[in-house]
Amino acid sequence: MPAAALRGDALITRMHELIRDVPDFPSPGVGFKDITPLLADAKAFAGVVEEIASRVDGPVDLVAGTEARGFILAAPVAVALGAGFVPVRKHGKLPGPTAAEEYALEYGTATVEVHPFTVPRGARVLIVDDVLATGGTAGATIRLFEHCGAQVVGLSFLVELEFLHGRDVLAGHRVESLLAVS
Ligand SMILES: O=P(O)(O)OC[C@H]1O[C@H](OP(=O)(O)OP(=O)(O)O)[C@H](O)[C@@H]1O
Ligand SMILES: Nc1ncnc2[nH]cnc12
Repeated sequence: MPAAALRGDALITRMHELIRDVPDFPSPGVGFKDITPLLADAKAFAGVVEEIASRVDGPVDLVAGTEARGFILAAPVAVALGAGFVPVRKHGKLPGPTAAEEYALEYGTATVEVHPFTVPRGARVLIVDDVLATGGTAGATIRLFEHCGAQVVGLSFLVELEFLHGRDVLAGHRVESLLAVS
């Protein structure tokens, strides 16, 4: 029997309680948002999946989750929406052929990859991840799907770190975040 999902203010209050702030992880000066306690709470986990799915505007064919934490949220959202799931993986994890997109990190670059044969031209794609920080990962994920001929119809995050202005990188796209941290 599934747990009753938390909704509305009760969900947001519980998210504040359950998302852990970890100072100086993984490097000095970073305030890391740890969602593992939220995932372990059946009612809160069900609530965030339901809330992300409820904010979608129009039909979605595929929900994309970015390795690794994006997988955890995107897969149940895909099931809730009756859509397929596409894993967006870091370089070298998917057997070819792959489509790839590079993005900037604080130092150096990283690459995200997808199996293009799982993304039909014109597919309507929702991108889901736990945290929107600089927007580098999400921006590269948008480009990846656009190069496959798909249409990114929205992006949803649990937490948006507003002070890093990631939303600016995603200008022109519909961006939803359940919690904003300023
Ligand atoms: O907006 P950005 O500055 O790009 O940061 C956000 C990304 O960083 C985290 O993933 P990370 O690369 O740490 O990988 P993980 O999920 O495997 O921990 C997070 O899950 C997002 O994907
Ligand atoms: N502060 C942060 N907490 C969790 N994940 C992140 N990804 C990028 N910045 C992050």
